[in-house]
Amino acid sequence: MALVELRGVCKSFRKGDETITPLDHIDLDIDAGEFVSLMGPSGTGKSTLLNLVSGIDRPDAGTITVAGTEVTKLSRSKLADWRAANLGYIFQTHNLIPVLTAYENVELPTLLLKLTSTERRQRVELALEAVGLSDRADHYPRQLSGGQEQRVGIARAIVAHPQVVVADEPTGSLDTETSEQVQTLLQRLNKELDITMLMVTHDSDVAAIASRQLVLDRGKFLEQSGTTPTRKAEGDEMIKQFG
Ligand SMILES: Nc1ncnc2c1ncn2[C@@H]1O[C@H](COP(=O)(O)OP(=O)(O)OP(=O)(O)O)[C@@H](O)[C@H]1O
Repeated sequence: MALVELRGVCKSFRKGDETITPLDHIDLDIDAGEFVSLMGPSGTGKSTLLNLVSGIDRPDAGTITVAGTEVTKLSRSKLADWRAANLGYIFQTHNLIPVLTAYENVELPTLLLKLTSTERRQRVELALEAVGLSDRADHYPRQLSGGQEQRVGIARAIVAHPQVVVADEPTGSLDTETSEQVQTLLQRLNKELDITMLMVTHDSDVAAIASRQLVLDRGKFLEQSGTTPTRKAEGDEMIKQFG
């Protein structure tokens, strides 16, 4: 069984008198360890798909199974616990809480996990280390660069050691150089920490870092062929002993 499995997934939205159906009987399999990128025209349902896989939203029909759990069957409260333990979400604009430090932002999702305070501190320190920001733990978001803020957002997404991370335009608001650093980091999380990735992007160069490239167009997935360039790693000391 695939790590992420979608079967017959449908999702519609009502806009006034109109019904929009971005996802109409979608099937998708993502195996453990894959890095899948998802491109496609605006409004085809890419973000909707990420929200369904992460259990933020529910499909109108169909089933979604992630790491053996049928998330479409979970109650709202169980879903919140499941998400905190199993799934990381990276946003385009990191969504950090401005009055919390980098450490406290990364710590937030762990508050939903049953951990001792020592385990919690170790998780947060390890996640910050994995993104190369141990020395910025006490900084507030306004004291960080855009790329550093995004790396804190990535640390927050991996702090629970999820098997799956979904990313919605993770490089969309970054300059070229910072974008490349974040791409390197995502590739390393996938290869070195074995995190399965599903990433939405509008940038074909960013999509090319994935091991499988999909395009969602008019409710259908098309496979794109392409090579997977490995971006040169900047700090080899970054991802160590995580997991
Ligand atoms: N909560 C909602 N209520 C109403 N309509 C919605 C909602 N969420 C998404 N939609 C609509 O569903 C369609 C798919 O939206 P979605 O954001 O998933 O597309 P997308 O492929 O991610 O687009 P983009 O590339 O522009 O980010 C759009 O027409 C959007 O307006």
